[in-house]
Amino acid sequence: MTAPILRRLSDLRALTANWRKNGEAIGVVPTMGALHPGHLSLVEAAKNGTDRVIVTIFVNPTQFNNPEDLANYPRTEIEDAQKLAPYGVDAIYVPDPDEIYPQGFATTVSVTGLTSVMEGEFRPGHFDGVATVVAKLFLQTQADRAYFGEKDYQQLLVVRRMARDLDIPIEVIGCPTVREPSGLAMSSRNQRLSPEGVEIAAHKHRIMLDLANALKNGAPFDTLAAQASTDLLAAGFTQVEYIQLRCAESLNPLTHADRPARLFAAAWADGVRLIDNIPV
Ligand SMILES: Nc1ncnc2c1ncn2[C@@H]1O[C@H](COP(=O)(O)OP(=O)(O)OP(=O)(O)O)[C@@H](O)[C@H]1O
Ligand SMILES: CC(C)(CO)[C@@H](O)C(=O)[O-]
Ligand code: BAL
Repeated sequence: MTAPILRRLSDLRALTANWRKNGEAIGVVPTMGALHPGHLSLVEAAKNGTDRVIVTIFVNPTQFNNPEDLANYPRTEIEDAQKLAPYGVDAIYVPDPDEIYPQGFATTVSVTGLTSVMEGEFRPGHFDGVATVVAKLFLQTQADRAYFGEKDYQQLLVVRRMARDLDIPIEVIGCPTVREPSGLAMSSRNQRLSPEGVEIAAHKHRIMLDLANALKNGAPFDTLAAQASTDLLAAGFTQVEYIQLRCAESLNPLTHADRPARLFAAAWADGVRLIDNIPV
C-alpha cells in the first residue's frame, strides 16, 4: 500500500503526536527524491531500527550552488511513492516550499570546520543549505533516528555535528554506500549520464580502490593521487576537482592511512559531477 503523502506540517504533526503518545520510535530518511536502491537501503535500515518511518522528499534550493544543477535535478514523485510502497513506510513528507522557507525566512544554520574543505570548498554555501534544511526536517518530524548515506560522507559528519551542537535529540546513523555492479556509487544525478557517460563513470571506483591499495603498501599519497587523476582523465573524465585522504572523524588531511582514514574524490564525467569516498 502506498504511504500517505503529506504536504503540510500540521498534517505531519497530527500523525507524529499520536505515535509519540504511543511511545513509538520515529525514524526519518531525508531525501531529494528520484529514489534509487541507495535510498531504499536507508529506508530498510529505518524500518529495522524504528517503529514508524517517515521519508522526506524536498529538492532544497538553498543547497544548490549551481542554478543549472537545481533546474536539472530529477523530480519523480509518483514513481518515488511507488518505489516506497513495498517497504510499508508510514508517511512520505513532501513539504510545500513555504513549510520549509516561509515568507521572511531569515535563519541559517552554519557548521564551521568540517565544511571548509572538499564539498564545502567546491560548492560554496552548499552545507549551510543542507544544515538549515536538515535542522528543520529534524525538528518538524521530531524523529528519534535519522538515516544518511556514507556516499555523502562529509554531509553525514556535518549533520551529526549540527544535531549535537544544537541539542536536537536525534541519533544520526550512517549507512554504507550502495553501488552499481561496476562499483559506481548510486546517485540520482547518475540518471543524467549518457550510455557513454555511464561507461566512463564506471572506472572511478576501481581507480579509487587501486589508489587505496597502493597506499596500504606504503606509497606516498601525493604521487598516487596524481596518478589517479591522470587515470580518471584517461578514462574520459573531463575534470578532477579533488582526490584527498582525510581522517574519517575530523576530516583533517592525512599523508598516510595510519589511522581510520577515507579517500574522497570528486570528478566530472559527461557534464555530471560525481563524488565518492571509500574507507582506507
Ligand atoms: N548510493 C547510495 N548509497 C547509500 N546512500 C545513498 C546513496 N545515494 C544517496 N544516498 C543517501 O540518500 C540520502 C538522500 O540523498 P539524495 O536524495 O541527495 O540522493 P543522491 O543519490 O545522493 O543524489 P545526488 O545526485 O543529489 O547526490 C542521503 O543521505 C544520501 O547520502
Ligand atoms: C540531506 C538532504 C536531503 C538535505 O536536502 C540532501 O542533502 C540529500 O539528499 O543528501
Ligand atoms: N546528495 C547530496 C545532496 C546534494 O548533492 O546536493
